[in-house]
Amino acid sequence: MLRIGHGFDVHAFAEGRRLVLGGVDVPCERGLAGHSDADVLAHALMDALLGAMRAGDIGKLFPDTDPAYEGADSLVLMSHVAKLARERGFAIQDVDCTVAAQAPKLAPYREQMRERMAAALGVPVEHVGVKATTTERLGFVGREEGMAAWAVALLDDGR
Ligand SMILES: Nc1ccn([C@@H]2O[C@H](COP(=O)(O)O)[C@@H](O)[C@H]2O)c(=O)n1
Ligand SMILES: C[C@@]1(CO)OP(=O)(O)OP(=O)(O)OC[C@H]1O
Repeated sequence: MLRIGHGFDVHAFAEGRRLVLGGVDVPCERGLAGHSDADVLAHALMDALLGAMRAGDIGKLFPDTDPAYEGADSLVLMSHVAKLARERGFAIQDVDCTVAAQAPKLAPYREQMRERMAAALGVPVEHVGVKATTTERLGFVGREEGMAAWAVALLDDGR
């Protein structure tokens, strides 16, 4: 039976931080604030996977109060989520994500993000979609205060 999951995440910009999106270091004068590497795209996708598995969310699995996750590489966390899915009998069929960012331009890094996340999930790159949009200068994304990401995941529970 097919299962669907949806994920959403937001992180604020912060000075002196790396900008990591979909496991890719994107050149930018500032990055996103967070306990982990603040990879907003990877976080939304993990929540979509966990949603389809009915397994809670990343905050439950990887609490932001746990020093173990300070500066954590979100793609390492994503491989844990993919392993958990396989252990529970789920096959990841297809995922798709959207990042809302007024800047920087993300299109040049999109293919690398797809490849990195596909590798972390253990699925062919054809099954991972990544898109970017501005919000036409509207809202917190448009004012360049932060970024948001959404993701959907389709899993087969093997039944
Ligand atoms: N941070 C971003 C945002 C958008 N893009 C690309 O530009 C296209 C146009 O964006 P609109 O918000 O004006 O629709 C969009 O389709 C993306 O391909 C980007 O690379 N980086
Ligand atoms: C993965 C975690 C680990 O601290 O990352 P954070 O950088 O805290 O990001 P957030 O999306 O606020 O919450 C998820 C956390 O579980």
